[in-house]
Amino acid sequence: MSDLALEVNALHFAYTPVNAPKGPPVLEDVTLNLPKGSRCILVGANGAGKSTLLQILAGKKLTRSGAKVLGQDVFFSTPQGVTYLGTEWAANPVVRSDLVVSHFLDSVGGYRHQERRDRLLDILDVDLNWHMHEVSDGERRRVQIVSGLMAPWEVLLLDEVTVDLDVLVRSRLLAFLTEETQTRNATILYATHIFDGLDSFPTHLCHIQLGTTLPPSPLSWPVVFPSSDPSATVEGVPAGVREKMEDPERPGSKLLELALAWLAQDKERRIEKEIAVGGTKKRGAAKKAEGETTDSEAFYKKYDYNN
Ligand SMILES: Nc1ncnc2c1ncn2[C@@H]1O[C@H](COP(=O)(O)OP(=O)(O)OP(=O)(O)O)[C@@H](O)[C@H]1O
Repeated sequence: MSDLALEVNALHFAYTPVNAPKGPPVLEDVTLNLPKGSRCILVGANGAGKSTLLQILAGKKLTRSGAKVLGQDVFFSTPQGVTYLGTEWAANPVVRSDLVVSHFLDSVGGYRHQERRDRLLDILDVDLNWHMHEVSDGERRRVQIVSGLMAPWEVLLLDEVTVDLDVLVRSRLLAFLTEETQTRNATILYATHIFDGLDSFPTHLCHIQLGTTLPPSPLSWPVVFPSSDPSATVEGVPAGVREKMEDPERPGSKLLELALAWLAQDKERRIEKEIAVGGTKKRGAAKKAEGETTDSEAFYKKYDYNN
């Protein structure tokens, strides 16, 4: 039995519109091998392919890539014990109808996992008497998370579902998820754009740039630098970022410093790609084509990242 919860090697994917030829690749050469019990944050710009990757692993999009979850090829079937929570759930008219939360949770099996359900109701601060059409977006999200996490899972695929939680609920949820991985050896892959308050959560990071994972994938977190020499860095951490991460005066988290550097690089690569295919209409690409400094280059310089 493999100790890997996720096995993704050289995965490619392109969307195929109805009655049209296959589109350009959205994922190319994606590699992510994640041990059981790990908590991996997926980092990448808007449009990088994070949701697409999570949906492939959840069996919601099919590709013959050989990607395995819990040892099983997801092209053929998604194994038991995989839970996917994405943002599209909240748009479903059923979860916006006059439905009492206790009935909704029972309809998705809450009565079978009463102890876990009650603990999650407390952590997510959800009232069983709420009516789904009368709650706020964040409260509705909290109900979704309770409903998704009640049954014990082995792999949790989280796509941005924590963005509308208040900070107390988010922090209690992250503590619960950490406990789940430590006590049950469960595994989490989590795409988010909010990096503050997250430094102690992940065991690994995965940087996805324009549909491709950059090595090492995953990068172990927290990063252990090879020596106390400030110029010593590790593969995957751009030069100059270590200093930012170790600066006690930095405004945000260490993870935020690394994510800012990665996303600035992503933007540069995107502009280079746009120029290569002659797409100079976009502001950054047009500037770069004319030899001017782009906004992200200026950002990069300001933060002294040596690309
Ligand atoms: N149904 C679709 N048909 C065609 N292309 C799509 C479809 N859904 C997404 N894409 C394209 O696939 C690429 C990756 O999208 P995806 O939603 O996976 O990115 P993401 O990293 O999750 O972005 P975000 O951070 O904005 O949520 C984007 O270029 C997007 O335009």
